Amino acid sequence: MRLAAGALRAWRERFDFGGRNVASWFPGHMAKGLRRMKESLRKVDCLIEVHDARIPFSGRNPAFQEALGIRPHLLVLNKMDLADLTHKAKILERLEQEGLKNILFTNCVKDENVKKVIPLITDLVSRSQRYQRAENVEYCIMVIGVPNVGKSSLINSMRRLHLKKGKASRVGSEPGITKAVLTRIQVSERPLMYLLDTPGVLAPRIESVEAGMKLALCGAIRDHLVGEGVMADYLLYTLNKQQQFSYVERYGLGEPSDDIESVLKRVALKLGKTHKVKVLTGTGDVNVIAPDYPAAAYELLRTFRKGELGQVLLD
Ligand SMILES: Nc1nc2c(ncn2[C@@H]2O[C@H](COP(=O)(O)OP(=O)(O)OP(=O)(O)O)[C@@H](O)[C@H]2O)c(=O)[nH]1
Repeated sequence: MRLAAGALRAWRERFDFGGRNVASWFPGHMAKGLRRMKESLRKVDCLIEVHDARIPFSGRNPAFQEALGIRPHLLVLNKMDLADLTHKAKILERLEQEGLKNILFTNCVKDENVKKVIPLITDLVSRSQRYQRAENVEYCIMVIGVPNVGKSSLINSMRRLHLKKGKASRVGSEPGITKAVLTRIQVSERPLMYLLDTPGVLAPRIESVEAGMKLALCGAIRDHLVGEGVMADYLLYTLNKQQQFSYVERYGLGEPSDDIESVLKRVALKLGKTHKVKVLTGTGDVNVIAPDYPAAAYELLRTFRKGELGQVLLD
């Protein structure tokens, strides 16, 4: 199987891992957000770190461990509906080796497993405190994570389940929706619990090119910073590697392919994503119908993110 060498090279060219280009994906609001989060730690009983279940090992921000690691910590691996969890036991084993013991898989759109969050939190907090908490004392929990993993969705899901209330936190398919820092939102009456929503914060240095590509596929980095074509190429490489061939039938390809151009051409023609271009011939200009490659790449990414190309584990 072809390695996505083109995609990886293009990714490298777009991002400078030496640091010159960092500002484009570590914007000012992230640095400010992390600072504010550190300042508010005193008031916080526990941290919920939300991450994408499709990338349980990569892309987590090491700054969270360094800066915020002094509080009890629950790792919520969200979007479990999109992840291939066939080898869940192995995932948990490896995370435990990395020192992560409190882990919960959730789907915040369908409220799956979200009811387990409060008992886990209260247990963690009571185990971490030497003195007995008075019953009426409120809990203040900080929700952290890289962009677009579902931090706001978790808060909204808890409010639905425990308060029968609607959205308090804005949700969006684009990263960077939550920019207002540390909004305090009630999620439960008994026990009285507030969650602090925080802006998604990426690590200023992403550990590897592939980790960056995985974050981008999961929507943690804005598409235009990486380029839809490059991401589509990496997605195709991943789907083929995992023998996840549902794209073949969906787009009428006949057989799996590792040639992104021909796949995107097929997608574009199948979905009518074409445009007229003028071609200069010996007898003058001729209008021809050409595939709209960027539109086809966007379509492939959108379909993948909705889970319509099957469940995957990118790590
Ligand atoms: N399939 C699926 N989609 C989810 C789940 N949780 C959240 N989403 C979607 O993921 C996208 C991002 O959700 P948000 O809750 O806005 O994520 P966030 O982490 O608060 O994002 P930032 O504000 O950018 O940091 C939205 O389109 C949600 O509908 C889930 O469990 N499954």
